Amino acid sequence: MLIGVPKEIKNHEYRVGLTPVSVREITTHGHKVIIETGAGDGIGCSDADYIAAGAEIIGTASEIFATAEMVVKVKEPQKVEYEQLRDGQLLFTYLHLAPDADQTAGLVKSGVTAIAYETVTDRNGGLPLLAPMSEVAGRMAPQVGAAALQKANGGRGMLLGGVPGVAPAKVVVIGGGVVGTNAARIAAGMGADVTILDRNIKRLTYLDDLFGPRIKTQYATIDDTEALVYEADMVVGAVLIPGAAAPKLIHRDQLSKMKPGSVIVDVAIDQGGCFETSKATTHADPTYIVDDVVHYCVANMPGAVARTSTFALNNATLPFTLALANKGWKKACQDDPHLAAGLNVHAGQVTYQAVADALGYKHLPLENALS
Ligand SMILES: NC(=O)C1=CN([C@@H]2O[C@H](COP(=O)(O)OP(=O)(O)OC[C@H]3O[C@@H](n4cnc5c(N)ncnc54)[C@H](O)[C@@H]3O)[C@@H](O)[C@H]2O)C=CC1
Ligand SMILES: CC(=O)C(=O)O
Ligand SMILES: [Mg+2]
Repeated sequence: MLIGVPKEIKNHEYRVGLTPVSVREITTHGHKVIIETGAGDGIGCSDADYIAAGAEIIGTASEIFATAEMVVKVKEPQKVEYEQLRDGQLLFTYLHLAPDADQTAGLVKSGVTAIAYETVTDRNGGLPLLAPMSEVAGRMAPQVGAAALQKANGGRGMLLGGVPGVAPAKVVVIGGGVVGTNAARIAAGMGADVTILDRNIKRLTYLDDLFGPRIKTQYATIDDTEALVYEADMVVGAVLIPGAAAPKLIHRDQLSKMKPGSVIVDVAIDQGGCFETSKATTHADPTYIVDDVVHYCVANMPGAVARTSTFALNNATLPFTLALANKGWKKACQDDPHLAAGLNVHAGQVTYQAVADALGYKHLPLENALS
């Protein structure tokens, strides 16, 4: 199969779909890989590294979109990219379609077969291709939130861990999945007073066992979510209903009840965010203030630590990329229902129920797409 990797073009996005290590594995299986020149610059991998791994370097993204049978990326295709996708081509990347009507319409119009990293599943009910980036974004959340808490950045002027004689900041994490667990771990490590809210009691039990008395857990009723958010110095939004738009848990009229200078890090922004006032921002301009509350809503947080992120992502995607290349998407998905769960769009139809529901498309059942 001819596999193409364009350079990412989203704001400050330096990750790349395939590392040279992955290229070597894929070419060893007899496939051809074409990489846009400079695609690996942001992770410290040169064109020469890719050539040594067996890839061919191509001058422009348009040549890659025109010829590749499978396009492997990191971020959802931007307009100029999805306009170049075509019928019969396979796209393997993050998509986050439910909150993104334009991209969904673009993919549907293109005829492409699109498999989204974030809805591929595993046998334990996890999301193995989202998890590595959730680990990164979760660990980054207290870091970026700590910076936003500084006075010059609009924050309350608080140190997360406090100092002897002065209490630490209160960090509330809504959603105790992969992002939430990693955010709690780093926030607690920085000395903050951390509470995690979730609606899954088994998850709260696991977190209680994992962290012991270093953090508090709370069942996420409307009442308790509200009360903890009003008391917080920093809130991390980390909920997910797979494939669906994030539920709005804190509304516009509640914001003024939060402490002035408190900080929201809405990691769930790639699925639309769990605060009504969240709107996606970029690494170039990551924060804005509403009602004296600083909002950090960067939808591609792991792009900031592109090297760590790309290697972590490739560790998880490589077996699936190989299966798709070796078998073709249909056979690979017929053989592996967890990979099939990643299919979001095929030949002009939406194949993922939560995306169809969110955006008003007729849903093409998976078994029809795979027959
Ligand atoms: N902004 C960025 O750069 C990145 C964003 N993300 C996003 O972060 C979000 C979280 O991802 P993961 O932690 O991997 O998901 P996950 O599935 O591991 O965890 C989500 C948790 O939210 C809980 N939850 C669902 N509804 C809830 C509610 N109403 N109240 C409280 N808890 C609730 C679930 O029980 C689950 O434990 C996703 O939207 C993901 O796409 C992930 C990586 C990077
Ligand atoms: C998951 C995601 O949105 C990211 O890694 O950018
Ligand atoms: Mg700003």
